[in-house]
Amino acid sequence: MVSQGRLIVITGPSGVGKGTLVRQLLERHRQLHLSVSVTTRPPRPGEIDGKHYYFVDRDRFEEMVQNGELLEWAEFAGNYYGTPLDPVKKRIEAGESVLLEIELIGARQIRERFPQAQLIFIHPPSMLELERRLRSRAQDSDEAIAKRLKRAAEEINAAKEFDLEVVNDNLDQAIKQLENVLFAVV
Ligand SMILES: Nc1nc2c(ncn2[C@@H]2O[C@H](COP(=O)(O)OP(=O)(O)O)[C@@H](O)[C@H]2O)c(=O)[nH]1
Ligand SMILES: Nc1ncnc2c1ncn2[C@@H]1O[C@H](COP(=O)(O)OP(=O)(O)O)[C@@H](O)[C@H]1O
Repeated sequence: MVSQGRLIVITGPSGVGKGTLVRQLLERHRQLHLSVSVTTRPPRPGEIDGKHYYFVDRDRFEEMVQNGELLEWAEFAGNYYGTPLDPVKKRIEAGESVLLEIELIGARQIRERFPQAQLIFIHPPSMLELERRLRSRAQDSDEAIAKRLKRAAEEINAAKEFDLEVVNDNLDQAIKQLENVLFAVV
């Protein structure tokens, strides 16, 4: 029998650098697989359906929830986001490791459904730097940025629920910290 793969959850405020960290981890560690989420958020310029997200309308999303097609889901800043169950299940059963880059409510659902998952919270060096990163990305409206900053404070308050907390100040150091935990010799 193949032993079960690992489920690794990366959570943290929008703009903290989760996507940046995850991209680097995936490039450096081919054995990690990123789960592609479903969302009702409209695509940003350059985002590709099936690669960055599966973009669906609210009816289709609600149908997926009803049918039990999602491992977890949540509403964030006015849109739905969720993790398709099937691909994650198949990889874990095949002994492969899967990364989820999701927000707090979803992370809590994973903890309930899959207690052996490793939950990691990424902190910004400060709220001011978080706002600077959100604005410098220049992808969201002022209204979307304001919603993300409000939610950021709530997420940071829950960081103690996670197995590991990492501050993404210097990018290379943050990656090293993540690698130390994910690939520690056991
Ligand atoms: N619960 C849950 N959250 C998700 C999922 N996919 C993405 N998210 C989170 O939704 C939030 C908003 O994502 P997005 O609109 O891409 O904005 P960004 O994080 O600012 O780039 C982020 O905190 C993501 O981690 C998912 O499948 N489930
Ligand atoms: N350690 C870091 N130092 C400075 N800027 C960073 C760092 N990590 C990420 N960024 C920048 O911050 C912005 C938000 O990063 P992103 O990965 O999109 O965040 P998230 O996926 O958490 O929303 C991007 O412009 C990215 O280049």
